[in-house]
Amino acid sequence: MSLWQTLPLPQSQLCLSAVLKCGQSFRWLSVGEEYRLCLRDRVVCLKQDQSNLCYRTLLPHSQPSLPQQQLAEAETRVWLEDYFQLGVNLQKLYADWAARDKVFSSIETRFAGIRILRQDPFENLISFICSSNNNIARITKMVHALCKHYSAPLVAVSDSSDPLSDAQLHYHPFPTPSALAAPGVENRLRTLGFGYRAKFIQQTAKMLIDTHGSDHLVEQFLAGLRNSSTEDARQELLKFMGVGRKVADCVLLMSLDKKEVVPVDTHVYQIAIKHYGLKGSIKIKTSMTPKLYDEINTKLFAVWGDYAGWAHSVLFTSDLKAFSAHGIEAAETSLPTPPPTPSPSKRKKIGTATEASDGDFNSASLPSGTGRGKRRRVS
Ligand SMILES: Nc1nc2[nH]c(O)nc2c(=O)[nH]1
Repeated sequence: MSLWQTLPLPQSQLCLSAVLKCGQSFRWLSVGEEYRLCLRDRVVCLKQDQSNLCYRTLLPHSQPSLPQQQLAEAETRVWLEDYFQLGVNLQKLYADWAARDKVFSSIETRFAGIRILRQDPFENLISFICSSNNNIARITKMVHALCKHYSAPLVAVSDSSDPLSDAQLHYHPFPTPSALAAPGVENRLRTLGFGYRAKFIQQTAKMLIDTHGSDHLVEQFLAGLRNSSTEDARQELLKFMGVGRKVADCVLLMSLDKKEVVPVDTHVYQIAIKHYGLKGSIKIKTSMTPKLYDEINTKLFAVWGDYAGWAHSVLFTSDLKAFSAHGIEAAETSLPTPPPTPSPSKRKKIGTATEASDGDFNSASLPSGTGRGKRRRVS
């Protein structure tokens, strides 16, 4: 039986309800007061109170021994410290940004605890290929569909202690590159409603496998980009199909340690006009050119400094409809929660979802790549 473990951590350092639902990762499930994520060999469960982050680990054995469970909890703790980058003092960053920036200081108390995740780079890359002209609710559905259709469930995850248990604990990890590179993936994803993104996902996975040879080597290659310069890593990402500047920048920031990178999309563009003196109109649709993208980046980097990408995420979250009205607390009750494993008869095509959600991302950003590094202007 897995018992809750406690890690002392104030909500000003980490606010789960914002960080896990603000468009960085799309795979965390809300189950009652918990958030759950399936990794390759376990399900990590989290909850928090004012001063503690609580975690527990569900293992795919019906009865793990006590030493097995204890080892798993110790590993989960190491993973959490890495994933949430807990070595970074967020309160100190907030104080620094507030001192530099009046706009930031006017929202900081309502949007405390928003930090950048350090995600698995392959999952991050594929998720953001799905994000092209899309919104959080639909990206979330797509990412869950990828998991359901292209990775085997961790069956019989034991959770007998849990009154919320729905007995059908079939959690799927994120698919491997080889699973998504297989022939036939594109067509199947199209029937599942992925549209043009179907080809980008299959081609990107295939390119990674063709170049590096195995899932393990792909993982090594992508994680190795953490040691490259920001520009070198960006150029590598831009080679993939479906990856334009905005998608590449999200991956640089959210899984490759490039903390200064500010991905520019409609939200960020409008924030830059409204609050940071960028010339332009939020009413008139403007095409996003590389020059404009760089101009916005330079401006925001000058305001926020080395951790500009982290600061942008606070502003980005405050601009999302689900959060904007009254801050994080109001949003907690209104965010969409995707079902873990919808039955086939109830499954809707992803592309036809009509629920209220934020405007599509990427629509004011650089276009997705249409081949190896090829880029166009978009209007
Ligand atoms: N600029 C940003 N764009 C995003 N899209 C998405 O899904 N998340 C983000 C984000 O944090 N910043």
